[in-house]
Amino acid sequence: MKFTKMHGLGNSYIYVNLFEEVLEEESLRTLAINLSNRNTGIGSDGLILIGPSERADVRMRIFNLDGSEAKNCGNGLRCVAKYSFEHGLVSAEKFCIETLGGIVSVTVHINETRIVETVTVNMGTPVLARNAIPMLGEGKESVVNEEISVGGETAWITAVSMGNPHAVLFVPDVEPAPVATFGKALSTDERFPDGVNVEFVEVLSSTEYRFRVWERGSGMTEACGTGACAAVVAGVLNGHTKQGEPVCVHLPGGDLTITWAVDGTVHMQGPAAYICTGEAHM
Ligand SMILES: N[C@H](CCC[C@H](N)C(=O)O)C(=O)O
Repeated sequence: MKFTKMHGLGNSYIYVNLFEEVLEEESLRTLAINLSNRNTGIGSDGLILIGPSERADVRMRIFNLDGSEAKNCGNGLRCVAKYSFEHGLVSAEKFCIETLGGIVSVTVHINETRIVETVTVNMGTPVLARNAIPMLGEGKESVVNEEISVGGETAWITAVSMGNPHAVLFVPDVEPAPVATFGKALSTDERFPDGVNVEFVEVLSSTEYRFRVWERGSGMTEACGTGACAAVVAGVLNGHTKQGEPVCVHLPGGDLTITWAVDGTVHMQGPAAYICTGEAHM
């Protein structure tokens, strides 16, 4: 099976082009686990499939390294956009990608040799209703700066869905943040029936955040595009940023520019890069 490994700010996936390869549906979960394994496989944060769509120009499916399928992946969308344009799956610089979480529109920014350097994605509108994150529990319809205790530790979270669920915590300093302890525990907490991606955010200014993440299904990653979007939405809801202000989010793997526009849609701009192509013998 031919594959291409790509990354968005160090959040890497194995990409398979379903216009060329045929994969059995029942094998996808195991394939994601095996290919992602850093010792016995290729090594990545998961598997992403690029295929035909009846509702958009191409379709993206994303599986975390534990085999769980997610409804959206921001870094993945930028890499799918770059791959689709450079491999002639699309011809225009602006096109649409279908995900399980909905259809997003992307614009590739090319250089003089028509190589895609960065991609802008209109991620659509965030979902804030508690029961649509989904998050269990009584209380207000949306979860903004809500106290939660996990394993005896207390924190205040803001829950945002970008098609996939996120719990955002604002902290004074991301360096010592308990990403691999509290973040990991919260990501599988029963109050989130589908699990949750957990973001720790330090607000440097209204237009500059620092960010670390524990991803549902993949653990600590170098970057999370949907998480950076959720962080800025949470930042506006908590009064750190004005809606419409672009925010530079510093992730461990690099920077994304995120804007929660006044029309309600969230826009993400950032890089996408190839690592290698190859043949996997499964
Ligand atoms: N772990 C996520 C999927 C990948 C999201 C992330 N890598 C991104 O760039 O948005 C989830 O289970 O919802």
